[in-house]
Amino acid sequence: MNLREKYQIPDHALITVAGTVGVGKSTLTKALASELGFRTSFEKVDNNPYLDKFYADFERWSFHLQIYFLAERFKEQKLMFEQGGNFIQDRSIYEDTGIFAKMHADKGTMSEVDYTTYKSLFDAMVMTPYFPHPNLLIYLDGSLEDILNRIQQRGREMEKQTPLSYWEEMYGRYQKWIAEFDACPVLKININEYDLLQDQHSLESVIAKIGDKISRPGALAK
Ligand SMILES: Nc1ncnc2c1ncn2[C@@H]1O[C@H](COP(=O)(O)OP(=O)(O)O)[C@@H](O)[C@H]1O
Ligand SMILES: Nc1ncnc2c1ncn2[C@H]1C[C@H](O)[C@@H](COP(=O)(O)O)O1
Repeated sequence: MNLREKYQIPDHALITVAGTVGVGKSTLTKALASELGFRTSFEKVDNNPYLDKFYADFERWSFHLQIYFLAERFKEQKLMFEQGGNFIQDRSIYEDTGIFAKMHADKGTMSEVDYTTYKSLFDAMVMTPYFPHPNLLIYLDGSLEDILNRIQQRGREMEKQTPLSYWEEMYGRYQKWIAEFDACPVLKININEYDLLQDQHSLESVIAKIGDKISRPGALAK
């Protein structure tokens, strides 16, 4: 019996992995998809036409980048549902507005009018009764120190050169955001609870928790 069957994870489920930059979303997404036989949906980082420019000049490019991410994530969301689920998604669409756009608007690196335009587009597309929410959002948490080390270790130049205050601000916002998030069921996992590099078996404990959460009444009804 494979782990998907053992922990009764429905093959039509849509699971999204959320958490701050560098916490380990992509790594967990790949590992879970491979173990469960799910497909993956990754965010566009390598061929993103705005990301480098954005890190070099937030004020100039934040609106462009948000519109780009919104369009890409919405297309992915549509595809995942058209294909009947069976996906693990690297980062939820909710973080775009709940964390990134809001943070840049509050900090003045996105103008008020741009934020209002972006938010009304987001709400019209996403916050409607017709938009299907994921069956589960896995929230990855860890200490800021561990996460900063991971950002350094991964080595994306644009992120390495970004001031510490940016990551501190984002980290604090994530804590508040997840405490209030209620669009779909949430499973919180601390990155110290598993170790994909040294101990492949530790993934089973994560899958057991997913099974427990997703098989609760109501979890698949959204
Ligand atoms: N479970 C883990 N144990 C140790 N290092 C990890 C783990 N998960 C991710 N990493 C490392 O942390 C860095 C960031 O991981 P990544 O999955 O790219 O994060 P995210 O997608 O959240 O930005 C990478 O260098 C990755 O190899
Ligand atoms: N909506 C976003 N606004 C600004 N920056 C974003 C947004 N979504 C992702 N990003 C950035 C953050 C990272 O530099 C890369 C990839 O994110 P990661 O958490 O490493 O998967 O894109």
